[in-house]
Amino acid sequence: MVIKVHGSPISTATFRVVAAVHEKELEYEFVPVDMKSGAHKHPDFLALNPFGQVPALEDGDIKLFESRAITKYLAYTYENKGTPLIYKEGKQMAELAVWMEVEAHQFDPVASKLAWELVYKKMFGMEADAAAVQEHETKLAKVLDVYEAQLSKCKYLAGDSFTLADLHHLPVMHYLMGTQAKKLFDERPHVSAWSKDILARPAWEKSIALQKQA
Ligand SMILES: N[C@@H](CCC(=O)N[C@@H](CS)C(=O)NCC(=O)O)C(=O)O
Repeated sequence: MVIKVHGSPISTATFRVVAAVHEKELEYEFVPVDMKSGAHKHPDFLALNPFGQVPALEDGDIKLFESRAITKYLAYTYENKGTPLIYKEGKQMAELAVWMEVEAHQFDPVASKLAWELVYKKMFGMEADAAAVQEHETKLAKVLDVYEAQLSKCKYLAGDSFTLADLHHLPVMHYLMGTQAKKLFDERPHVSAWSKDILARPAWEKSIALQKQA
């Protein structure tokens, strides 16, 4: 049975999963969830994610929600397909775990607030709040200073291979690259090279193509 990814084309969490499916070169069906009509709060969808948020994944009998849990499931279950995305050796795995936590708890909260101000508000015909933009740009700059130091030691966040720690950044970073916040990435040479490298991955380009056509 083909994997089903339930989600929305404008959802960054959905596209974290889509990026992983493409990196693993898996066949899948994208099942659009119409968030405008509240389909994510409908009992049918709540059976997949009781919190009423996209994405959700079905793989045979397996039903999962939480984008980062889904990407880990895909990486472990389909370890022999596509890009490995994880390490097995203890020390490397620990480093990967650290940088996945950094993305989820340091980068994403700040970057997602900026994406809300600079991308989503425009999409919904709302004005960005200049003070909130400045506050979150300052916070993101501090996070990216740490990334700059890390990326001066290795090509990717958790070592010399592209892993889930890098992949998890793609959807929000993609949105921010179309905004004034791009400068925060461009100003830091190692962060700039890293962001260009991972955004140019063929699996991510395929994900974006899906986003445009959905
Ligand atoms: N931690 C969750 C976050 C999911 C999430 O916030 N999804 C958003 C779209 S990106 C959503 O469904 N929002 C609608 C809502 O919260 O009602 C994950 O990574 O899957």
